[in-house]
Amino acid sequence: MAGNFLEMANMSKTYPGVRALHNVSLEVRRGEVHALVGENGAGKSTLIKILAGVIQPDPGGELRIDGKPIVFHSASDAIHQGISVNYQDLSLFPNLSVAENITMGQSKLSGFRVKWSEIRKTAASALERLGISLDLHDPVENLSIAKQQLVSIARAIAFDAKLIILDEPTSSLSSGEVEVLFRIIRELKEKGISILFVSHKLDELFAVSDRFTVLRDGQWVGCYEREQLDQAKLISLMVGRSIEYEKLVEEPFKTYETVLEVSGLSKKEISRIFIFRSEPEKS
Ligand SMILES: Nc1ncnc2c1ncn2[C@@H]1O[C@H](COP(=O)(O)OP(=O)(O)OP(=O)(O)O)[C@@H](O)[C@H]1O
Repeated sequence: MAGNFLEMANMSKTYPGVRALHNVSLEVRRGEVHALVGENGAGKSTLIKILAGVIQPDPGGELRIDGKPIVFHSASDAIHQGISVNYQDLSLFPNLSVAENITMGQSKLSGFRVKWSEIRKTAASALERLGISLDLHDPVENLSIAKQQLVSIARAIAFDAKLIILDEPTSSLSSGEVEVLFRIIRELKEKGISILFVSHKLDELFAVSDRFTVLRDGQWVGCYEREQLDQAKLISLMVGRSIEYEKLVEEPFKTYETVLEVSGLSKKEISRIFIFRSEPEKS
């Protein structure tokens, strides 16, 4: 199980007038949860699209799967190499059933006659591997976003994915649903499946990730074990300068009068908001 599933080196992508990626590297081990982080515009989506086979990189970069050099010409090339991307919108067919969504695109299950019993068997087996139970006949539009997320992951499993890329997977989930997703991520990891986890939520990244690759302005900043980082260090790597969190929060608090303070808003990551007068009060 040890070793890299995926290796990317010197990968670049230029759009007219924009260098979205420049000589970027990425290594994902088998059975690893790997966080891909960077500020908006750092190049994360571009890198994901290259891995998904939906855009072609500039010449000169190298991609290896299981040690073998490979070039993706299309999305199906990536899927056949075991790479599955779960985009934020989940790309499901809302009016089709759970079973149909999980098996969509598996040509062996359709043809002159749709093989319904095979479709249900394949879908049930994918859900069983994830340890979740859903009604195979339910149209996915009847499911919560969290359950739709699981259908999308089950589809990756049905395609025998070796690397599942989760793009902001928790953006519409409650904290309880995030915990279910994390349990599944850990179970996938136990089975040797790799996860590339893209999120802006640093606490969640620290909760599940083994390593972090940091991008900044389309450039590779580094790859770090979780133990090498804390949130402040990660932020400074992402933005390229050190952010003195205590100074940002505490100094104005000492100097200026608070005119509004909000506590305990329902979004988990917002714990306190302060609004200060623009000038200190004269005593
Ligand atoms: N199709 C495109 N045409 C031109 N420029 C693009 C295109 N796609 C992305 N870019 C540019 O490439 C750079 C990297 O964008 P990308 O979307 O990969 O960043 P990101 O890290 O995913 O950001 P975000 O977190 O906001 O999604 C940005 O400057 C972006 O404007």
